Amino acid sequence: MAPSTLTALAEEKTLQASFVRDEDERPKVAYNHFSNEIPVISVAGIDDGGEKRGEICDKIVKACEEWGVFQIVDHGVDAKLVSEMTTLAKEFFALPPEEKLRFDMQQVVDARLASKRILFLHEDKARPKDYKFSWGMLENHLTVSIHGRPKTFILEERQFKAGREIVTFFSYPTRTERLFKVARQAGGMESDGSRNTDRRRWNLLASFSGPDLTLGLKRHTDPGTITLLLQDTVGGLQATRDNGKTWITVQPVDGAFVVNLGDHGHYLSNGRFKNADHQAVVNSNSSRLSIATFQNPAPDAIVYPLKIREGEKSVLDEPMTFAEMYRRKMSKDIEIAMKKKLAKEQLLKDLETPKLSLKRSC
Ligand SMILES: O=C(O)CCC(=O)C(=O)O
Ligand SMILES: [Fe+2]
Repeated sequence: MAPSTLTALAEEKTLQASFVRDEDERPKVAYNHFSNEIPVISVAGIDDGGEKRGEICDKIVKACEEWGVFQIVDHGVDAKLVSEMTTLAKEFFALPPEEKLRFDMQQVVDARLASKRILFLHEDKARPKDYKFSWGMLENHLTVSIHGRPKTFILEERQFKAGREIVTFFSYPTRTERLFKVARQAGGMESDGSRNTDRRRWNLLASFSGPDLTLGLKRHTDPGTITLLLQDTVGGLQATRDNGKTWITVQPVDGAFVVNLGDHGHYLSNGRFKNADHQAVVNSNSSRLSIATFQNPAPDAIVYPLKIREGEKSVLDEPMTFAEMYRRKMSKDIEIAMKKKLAKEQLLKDLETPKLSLKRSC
């Protein structure tokens, strides 16, 4: 029988089949086999101008070109605020299950209209599902998914207020925007003036501990311009730059934010900046908390390279809106998943079909 509480879900000893990944998708490197390949950049003095700024810019551009991932320290974000936010996130995840699981998906449709104080567990439609509990916020809507089960609930006043505060703090646009601006300017790219800060999505993610047959968050690139990510000390964020052949685990650094370039950032730079190809893995010892904020352009912002260097071709055939870019990304993902599923089914069929032995008649 399906467990009825979050605690029970988290304590399940055997992994349900719907979370088991194909062998080629399973982690190749351990969650705690850390690499120091991802640069940790101190941004102290980035606004001072002069030589110091130049040095920081060069490091950021190099990191964007090589990995599309880097970490920043000395960013000036109050450590107390960050720690309060983490505490609040943990408090939230520790809420009694009954409180969380009060509403079903249908009810939230109406409730959303009546109140903004809503969390909903959205169903992970993809198979296999990610082994995680996530709490996200898009504008005023918060989304949660626990092991891919669709559930909804409404926040208490206090939780909502606190949640709102940290969301406002964390997704404060200038933090991410400024970083991308630095990379853009240092890379000699003029701004296209497109509204770049319209939508901010905020994602709070707790991966349960689990075997490495599953993933906390499957391999992907973020669609937006830039993502700021706070991870705890457990480890589990992994990146690849050779299309999944080899992976590295990003070393958790106290007080650092991980910065990921997204697809929009990749296109704006005409592919010069990599869109970070990443995933989050789980482990059998402890669960892990990460908090991400995504800087996305407005849906109607036009996506096209800001600068095409001599001898280069545009990575995009035509300008398109961010909404269209996102739609194409999603359909491509679905197409890949479908192809994979069909190939798997075909393989199973082939294995089941008895081999005809060719008898030679002489
Ligand atoms: O949990 C992590 O470290 C990664 C989160 C992430 O990639 C995302 O939310 O898009
Ligand atoms: Fe991501």
